[in-house]
Amino acid sequence: MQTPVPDYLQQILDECGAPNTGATADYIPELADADPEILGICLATTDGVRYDAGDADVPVSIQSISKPFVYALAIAELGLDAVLKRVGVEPSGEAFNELSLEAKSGRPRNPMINAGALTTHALIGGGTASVEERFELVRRGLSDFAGRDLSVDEQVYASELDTAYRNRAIANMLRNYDLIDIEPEDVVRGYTRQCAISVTTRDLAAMAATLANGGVQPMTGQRVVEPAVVRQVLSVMMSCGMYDAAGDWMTTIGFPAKSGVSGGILGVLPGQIGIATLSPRLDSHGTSVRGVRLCGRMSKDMGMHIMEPPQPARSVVRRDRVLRAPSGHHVRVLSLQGTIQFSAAEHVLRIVQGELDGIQRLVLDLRRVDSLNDVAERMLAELVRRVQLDGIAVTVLDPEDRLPKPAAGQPVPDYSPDLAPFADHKRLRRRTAVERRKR
Ligand SMILES: NC(=O)CC[C@H](N)C(=O)O
Repeated sequence: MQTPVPDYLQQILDECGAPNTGATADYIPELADADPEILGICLATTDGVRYDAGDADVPVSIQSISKPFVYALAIAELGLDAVLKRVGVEPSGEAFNELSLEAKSGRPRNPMINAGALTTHALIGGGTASVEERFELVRRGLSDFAGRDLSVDEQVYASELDTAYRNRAIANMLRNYDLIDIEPEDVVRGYTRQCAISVTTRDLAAMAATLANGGVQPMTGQRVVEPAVVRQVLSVMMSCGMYDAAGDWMTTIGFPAKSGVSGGILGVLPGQIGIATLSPRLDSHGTSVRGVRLCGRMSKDMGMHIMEPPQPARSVVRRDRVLRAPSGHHVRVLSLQGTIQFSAAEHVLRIVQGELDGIQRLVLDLRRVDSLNDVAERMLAELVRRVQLDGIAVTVLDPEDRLPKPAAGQPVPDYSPDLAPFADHKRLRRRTAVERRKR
């Protein structure tokens, strides 16, 4: 058996390839001359597998797709608060290269437009790095996301720098308002070099997968940034990544994404996959025409809109039974399973609440639980606390120590690695409400 994923990718390339409308970026001579027929796609899983079709190995300059990653590096280096002082997080509703600042705060509106991206670039290296050192930090950071050493397309760099009048204007504006502390020309040079870093569609998918994977590069296993940084970056990509087409993108395609004028689109399905497409002809927003078509198609075929979350796969309650101990005590054993977040934890609290009459001990079995998020941890710990305050003993089966230990002065439950202490208990015929409902 061969997985059908590559066949599917080839099929959508065939079906979404025509018509090849739009135009290559004309304000950067080297991009204007790009081969307009290039068409590539790649999906990368969070466990390090990549599927591709078409021209997924053709290198292009990364352009604006570098922006979310340099934003991530800046937050990792300086902390979010320091970055927020210089760059906002509001969608601009404007073109990527607009000469504008937020009226109230005077900051660039977000890190995805050029004004914000030039500012973000200037933050790297803490204001003391040279142009070369700053660029090297950026290059190494992007390489970590990609899982391989990336280099610069010197021709694209020279070509864009030659004509970077608009970015020079933006950088001068930023310097005038003290949003950057270094020479505007140095920032333009570093940022333009950043945009000229050469990547393939496969690289972009790997970079996207690192974001999908909470900041750990799936192929190298390296933690590149913390989950909180990824959350910030994906949120800004979601609201601002598509510039003045962000609302249209969000409603129709529905996963955080970033486009670049060399024709790439990078998308992230948090927790699942990284997505990348490449086709150089652009629409009026500077976004790849066929890339939008491909992303729309994938979103529809594979249910990738993040506002359409999957139903929880199975009930959080794996088993719920009442046993009678040789002493005559009644023990309720509640075995949980799966991924527990707020709604599943709420369900557990609710079913316990109604069903503790005549019970002397609650056994909370967490051995088959895959993961508990923060809120679920706190809610289940609170359940354990309250049940004990009601005079019912609690045993927790939590060999991986996921449940927070009680605070000082609070009742402490018993801990057991397994159900052995309850082995001699006889199952009572009495069923709990949950089991009655399940039948
Ligand atoms: N949208 C883009 O990809 C723009 C990046 C390009 N280097 C610029 O600054 O104009």
